[in-house]
Amino acid sequence: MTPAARVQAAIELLDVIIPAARGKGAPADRIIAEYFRARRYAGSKDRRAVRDLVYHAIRLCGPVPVNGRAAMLAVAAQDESIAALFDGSPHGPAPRTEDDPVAKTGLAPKWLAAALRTSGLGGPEMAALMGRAPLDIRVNALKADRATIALPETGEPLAAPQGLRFASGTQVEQWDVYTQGLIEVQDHGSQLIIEALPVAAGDTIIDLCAGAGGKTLALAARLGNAASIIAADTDKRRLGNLAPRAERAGAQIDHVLLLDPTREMRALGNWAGKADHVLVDAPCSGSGTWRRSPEGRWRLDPAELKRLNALQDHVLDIGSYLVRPGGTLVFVTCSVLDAEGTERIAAFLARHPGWQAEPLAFPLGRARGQGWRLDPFHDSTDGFFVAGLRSP
Ligand SMILES: C[S@@+](CC[C@H](N)C(=O)[O-])C[C@H]1O[C@@H](n2cnc3c(N)ncnc32)[C@H](O)[C@@H]1O
Repeated sequence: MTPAARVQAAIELLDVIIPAARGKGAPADRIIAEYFRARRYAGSKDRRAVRDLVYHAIRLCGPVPVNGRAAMLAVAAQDESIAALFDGSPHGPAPRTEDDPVAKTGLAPKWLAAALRTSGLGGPEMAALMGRAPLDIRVNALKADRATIALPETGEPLAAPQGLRFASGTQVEQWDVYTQGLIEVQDHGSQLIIEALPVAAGDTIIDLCAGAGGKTLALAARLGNAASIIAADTDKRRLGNLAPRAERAGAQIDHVLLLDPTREMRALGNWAGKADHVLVDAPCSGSGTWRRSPEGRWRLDPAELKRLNALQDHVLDIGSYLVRPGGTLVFVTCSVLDAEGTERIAAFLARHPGWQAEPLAFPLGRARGQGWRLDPFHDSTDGFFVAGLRSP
């Protein structure tokens, strides 16, 4: 592909990514993968170059651009070498005209930037949300140990006991140790959250929003398969990935429960008031993971945030029905917005008299309201809010 054809490909991709984000459709990563699956002629250098252009444009444009061309023209406005490629050459973008719209640059749509500010994020913290995330792995303590595992590259040891950091884009999925279940890809923040849970061998622990089991597997590894772990979720596709992953990792998950949304207790009834701990890794905006999916900020609007808040309150309430007297409920979101953090905990405590906030111990991060926050700027992790709650 010529450099101009790469710019045109980025425009075409952005033309799919922008409406998908607006309509809460497929993530950019999946759209890019599908685009190249249908264009086998594109070599790996072309793919990387187009992908970089697309992500550069997404990171640059805070408000949702009208189309891909407007987004790439915003890139061109800052980079003469890209501007020169709008030359009308075969397979390249048409030359720029006077009335061509150019997308606005910035961190996020105005309302969202304001919400980030009132959540205590200053300029550098906000900018770090748009940085490039490194590649963190967790050595699976059920099969290996960080001190002795042989890896194709040397990683930087992290504060989490089995965490190692590699450069962004390291293809660990191609390593034998990955296919053999000796390592998992997991952000350092997620690893620290599992380390901070007040759990012990012999406990009954429900991972209420287990998804594909990222935290469930870390929990089983931390406790050496010596706890009774129940993984539940409403998403059949995500939950379907959990069993094969657990098998590969040698993790023992006692029950995997597909929940009916709004009728969750039908499947969970046996555990009402019995769990020692419930982890609620709630659905959220993902504002703490924009380093990986920067188009996430185009997906969000005030109505969507309200919908997520209601769902977060709902899953917290379900979690509270499951915890035994004196047990703990831990609320997690991968968000730095107070609306998905400290405000949810304040609302929970108001709805559930007798429950108390329970401090959790972290080597990184800082207190935020009745909980704890990790963020890319201070902690080099994804952004997370975590809070412990103790049942009366
Ligand atoms: C942040 S993701 C979980 C990520 C997962 N714990 C991990 O570490 O990979 C939130 C999950 O909540 C699930 N969810 C949404 N509504 C739910 C509900 N009512 N009950 C249980 N899970 C729900 C979603 O399907 C999604 O998988």
